[in-house]
Amino acid sequence: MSGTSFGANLVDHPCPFSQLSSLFDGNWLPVNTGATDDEMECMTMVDEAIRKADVLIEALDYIREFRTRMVVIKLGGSVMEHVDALQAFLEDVVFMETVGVRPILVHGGGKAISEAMRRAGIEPHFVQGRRYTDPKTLEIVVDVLTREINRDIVDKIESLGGWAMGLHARTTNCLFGDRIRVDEKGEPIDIGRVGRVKRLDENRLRKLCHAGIVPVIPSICADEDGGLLNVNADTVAAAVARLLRAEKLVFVSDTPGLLRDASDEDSLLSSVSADECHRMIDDGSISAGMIPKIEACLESLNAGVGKIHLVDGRVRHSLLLEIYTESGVGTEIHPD
Ligand SMILES: Nc1ncnc2c1ncn2[C@@H]1O[C@H](COP(=O)(O)OP(=O)(O)O)[C@@H](O)[C@H]1O
Ligand SMILES: CC(=O)N[C@@H](CCC(=O)OP(=O)(O)O)C(=O)O
Repeated sequence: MSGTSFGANLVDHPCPFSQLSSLFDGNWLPVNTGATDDEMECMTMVDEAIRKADVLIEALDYIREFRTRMVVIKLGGSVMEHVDALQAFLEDVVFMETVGVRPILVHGGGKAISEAMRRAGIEPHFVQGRRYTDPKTLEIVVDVLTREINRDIVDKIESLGGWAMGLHARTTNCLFGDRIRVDEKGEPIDIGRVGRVKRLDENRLRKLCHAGIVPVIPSICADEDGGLLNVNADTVAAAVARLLRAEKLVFVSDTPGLLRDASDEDSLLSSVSADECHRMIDDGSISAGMIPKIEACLESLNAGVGKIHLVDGRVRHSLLLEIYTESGVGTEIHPD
């Protein structure tokens, strides 16, 4: 905040601190008038309060734009170990809901699943970013995602004053799909009970959102026989955004966004086209868990989801910054 707006605001709106306006010259820049330390401290407090008001005003257009709109947010398991950042992220979700957005939270938990598998003596194995899922692995996936992570997120949202409901096989399942195989060098490979989402309980999700309840959905779906399938959480978020015709899809992960070089955090691409994403997958600069994430982004763009963003969940309030400020953070993926 510059001295200019501080001085101007004080004159426009005289307040208990208004005598401090005498500290400003005609250009509203501080001049040396011999103000005491107390007066200077007071001035800093007012300056800070006005800065906060300015931030709220900056958000006004965005609050109007997104009121009653559905925004699907995918929370990656990689963020969950950053306890303070996770808390700040959930505060952002509660804030969004309070100002009229209809957030839907889809979460993964890849790291926690891998740890639980190792504790059970199973070494995790991934094919093109998807976990090979035999029946024992599926049991662990369901247990970790529903009993641990989903419950924890719902509890945290409620402790922050929001309302949330976990939707999954142990409560009310709302995602349905079928099994997939991955394609490696033209060969379809069976990776076990891994699926994709084809259908959802739209009515239930819309009703919950309308009632001010944040749906919290883990990356599991039911197949037509009622069996469960492990689904990559990025592809779940993309399917939910597509099927609900959401306004925005935001991926919250442990990277500043899409990096030109995955090992260099300074190589952030703030805006990238679908074409460029294809090239980066082909030349190997998008790898591992970023492959399903970017594929999910491309699929969502094709399906007409308005805006797609990747933001850094390790940075406190990155979600709010992305949605409610002009500058934004992270990477925006746009059509060609
Ligand atoms: N070009 C890239 N830019 C950013 N991250 C990348 C890139 N290529 C690979 N990655 C990896 O993808 C990871 C994010 O995917 P993932 O681990 O599945 O996260 P999440 O659990 O949040 O979904 C990053 O931590 C990074 O190691
Ligand atoms: C099929 C498949 O790979 N499923 C994922 C589901 C969890 C997930 O995607 O978690 P993140 O978002 O934290 O990566 C898995 O088992 O790890």
